[in-house]
Amino acid sequence: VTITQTSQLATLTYDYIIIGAGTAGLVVANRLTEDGKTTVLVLEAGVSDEGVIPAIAPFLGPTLTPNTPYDWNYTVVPQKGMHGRTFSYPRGRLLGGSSSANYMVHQYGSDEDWDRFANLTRDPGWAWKNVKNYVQKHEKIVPANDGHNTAGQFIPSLHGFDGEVSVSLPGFNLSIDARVMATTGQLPEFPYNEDTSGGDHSLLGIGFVQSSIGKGVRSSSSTSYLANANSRPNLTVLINATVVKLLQSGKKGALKSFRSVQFSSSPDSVTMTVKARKEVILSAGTIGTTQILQLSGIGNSADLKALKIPVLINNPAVGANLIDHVLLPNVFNVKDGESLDNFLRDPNLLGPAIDEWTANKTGIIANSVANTFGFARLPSNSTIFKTVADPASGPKSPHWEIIVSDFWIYPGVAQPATGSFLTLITALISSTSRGTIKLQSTNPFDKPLIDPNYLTTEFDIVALRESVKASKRFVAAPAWADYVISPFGRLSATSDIDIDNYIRDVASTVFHPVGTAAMSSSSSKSGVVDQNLLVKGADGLRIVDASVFPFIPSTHTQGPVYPLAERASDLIKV
Ligand SMILES: Cc1cc2nc3c(=O)[nH]c(=O)nc-3n(C[C@H](O)[C@H](O)[C@H](O)COP(=O)(O)OP(=O)(O)OC[C@H]3O[C@@H](n4cnc5c(N)ncnc54)[C@H](O)[C@@H]3O)c2cc1C
Repeated sequence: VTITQTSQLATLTYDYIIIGAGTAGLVVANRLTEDGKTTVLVLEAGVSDEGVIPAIAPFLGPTLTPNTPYDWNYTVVPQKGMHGRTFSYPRGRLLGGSSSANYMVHQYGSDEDWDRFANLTRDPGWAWKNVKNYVQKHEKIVPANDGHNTAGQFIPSLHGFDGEVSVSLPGFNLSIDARVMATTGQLPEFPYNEDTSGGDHSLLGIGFVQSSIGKGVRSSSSTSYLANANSRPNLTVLINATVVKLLQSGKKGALKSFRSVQFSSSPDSVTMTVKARKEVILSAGTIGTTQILQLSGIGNSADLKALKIPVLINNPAVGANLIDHVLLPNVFNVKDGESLDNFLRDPNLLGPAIDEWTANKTGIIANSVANTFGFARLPSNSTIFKTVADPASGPKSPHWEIIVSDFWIYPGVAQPATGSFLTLITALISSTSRGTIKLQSTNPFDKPLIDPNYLTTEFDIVALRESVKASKRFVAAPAWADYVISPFGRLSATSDIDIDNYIRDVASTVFHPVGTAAMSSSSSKSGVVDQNLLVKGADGLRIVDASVFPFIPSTHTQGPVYPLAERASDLIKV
């Protein structure tokens, strides 16, 4: 059951306590309560997702963040690689976590990414060969919402059809889709990719977006894993409950035990303590998990001492190694009338579309915000590889991404009153810059200092620069000749220095932070968790969320989190 008040808790002791009802947390909550004898309490800081229309209607998803009650409303500290800019850093703060607030692109990383996790942890259980079984368990491919024939748009044998989260191909045809497909036939640089989910199949090339959408509504960890388990009497999900710290509950040999959790419903409320008989599972996401570890005295001793936090486990890897993808909106002026810009500006068009979705869950509002995208690598003879080792997981894994959007997208800049636009978002995928998450104070309700340290390596700026040049080659295909007019604004830059300055002035986040509680093998002195996701130096404490990825998967990150959490559930059960 989902409850809203601490007074509704039947007991203060459970077999497992899961912190965060997000993407990973609700997978684990579902799997552990399959056994009716196992009791689980999930503590979630945010609110319910029930009836929250922008969390349900796919096209409205981007209005859920930033700066709303459903967002943690973080910002990044001034970014030196971005001319000192700071900007919003959204994270879902509602049931389902970021799976209820994200843009629903759904893929699983490359097989090379997972094999690299297996190598780093010396655990073949993390290799793609094994992880793909968990993808099958997780995924439920459903028909595209407009009922179009999807033959040739994905490869059924790569997918699961009986899992929990619904995944579908675009459900509303956009006029630019045909131009994108024509481009793949016209430019060898951008071949067609018949399936963009990753895994065994190469991510390289341009294809159709697969989204966590079914029957015209978002499929999140809440609408799937939680909805299918919420009636179990052995599962309790408490919302409006912010975990403020873990308490040491004893010792096991040299290890410190952490089976007590303190939480509070607001900065002014009293704190309550709940206890786990077996384990505490931290699934508060990359930001939340890092903050809770540090508040509990698990982190870099120098940083903790500076805030007078007693150091229980000194581990400088906590909060270090923050990695993210970088987003760059490359906007082109296009022939008037064909893009979605007029639709988005005109309440007389948008209103009826929302009414159609409300009545039938059909039309454009039932669709995600992009239908086509793809991934690419820098040429192997690029000068950068003379001085920098290729950071991708292997030759099938991309360096950068391109997302084709039928309207104005420019984070932080409102759509102009007139004009039609094509936005080719390019994103840095194999990022090599590394940042940090640190506490600002000992107050758990203060936001931490988030420093992704973007674009501070030569590789990262070179890869994004090449993506800008490639975006212009993309629209130079004959398919766009009667449509694209010119690059908008500073996208017209041609010299490397001008392109770099444009990137540093405009780029932002793709919302994919990982790495601050990295996994490594139990024998390795680096990292925060071992191959079983148990916190090093601790007893009874595991981390299951995006923070454990030691490097960033080469796709959008919700897909990799799901099989991670599925396998973690099996590891917890043994
Ligand atoms: C705006 C946006 C767009 C995105 N678009 C995509 C996309 O299109 N495709 C894709 O694959 N990925 C996308 N992502 C990224 C993806 O959603 C995340 O990588 C993934 O959901 C992270 O899962 P998680 O379990 O690690 O954390 P989350 O799903 O964020 O879960 C963490 C949960 O813990 C809760 N929590 C945090 N701190 C506390 C605390 N102290 N006490 C109690 N509860 C706490 C949070 O409220 C949240 O519910 C996007 C993310 C955002 C924010």
